[in-house]
Amino acid sequence: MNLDLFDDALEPPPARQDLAPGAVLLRGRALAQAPQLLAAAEGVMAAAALRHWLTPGGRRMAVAMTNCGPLGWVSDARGYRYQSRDPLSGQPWPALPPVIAELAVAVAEEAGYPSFRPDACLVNRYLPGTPLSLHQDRDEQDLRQPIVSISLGLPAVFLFGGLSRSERPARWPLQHGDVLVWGGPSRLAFHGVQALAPGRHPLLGEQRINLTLRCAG
Ligand SMILES: O=C(O)CCC(=O)C(=O)O
Ligand SMILES: [Fe+2]
Repeated sequence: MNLDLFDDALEPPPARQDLAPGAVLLRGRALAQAPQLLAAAEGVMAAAALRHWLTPGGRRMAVAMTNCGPLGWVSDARGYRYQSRDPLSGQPWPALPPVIAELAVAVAEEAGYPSFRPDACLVNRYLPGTPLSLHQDRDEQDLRQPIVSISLGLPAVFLFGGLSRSERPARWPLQHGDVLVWGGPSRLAFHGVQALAPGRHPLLGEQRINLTLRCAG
């Protein structure tokens, strides 16, 4: 009997995993701050309600979204873009909560991006059955800045592919408190999220909230 093999099978996944050059998954990195992150996200959602953007082609996006920070990501018939005001209210987006910004900057540094300056935080809400189809994040001005993505609530399967849509993506299970960072040679990697499986999270209930921080402007 190979005891080494047996032990390996029982070990949890490593805390840090490289997905691709420039792309790192830090498991549980946001776990300790999760209640504060969630409270901050709830404040944002109370000030700028979740909504379903229309794609430029007129289709309602499955993921409900809102933003905080100086810039927010919006989509409508005119296209995808960042803007400083919430089109629903005409008001500036809620401020980026320091607990979110500070974690994102610290994690970016740990992942090899020491000068991350986030000015946009997208809040995504997934309910069971909600997918996010494969896409690139390329509406930002400075593609040298990475993306930091914090998962809260129900688990999800993140799809991380290559620089062409045709490349078959790898599947990475994401749990509450996991943080992903991608940039550098992976900055324009295609990625998405599989339809959320039904379930109930003790803190968030039947949903997954994802906070994605970027330098957009
Ligand atoms: O929810 C996620 O994990 C990914 C979100 C994402 O790719 C995006 O908002 O552009
Ligand atoms: Fe994305």
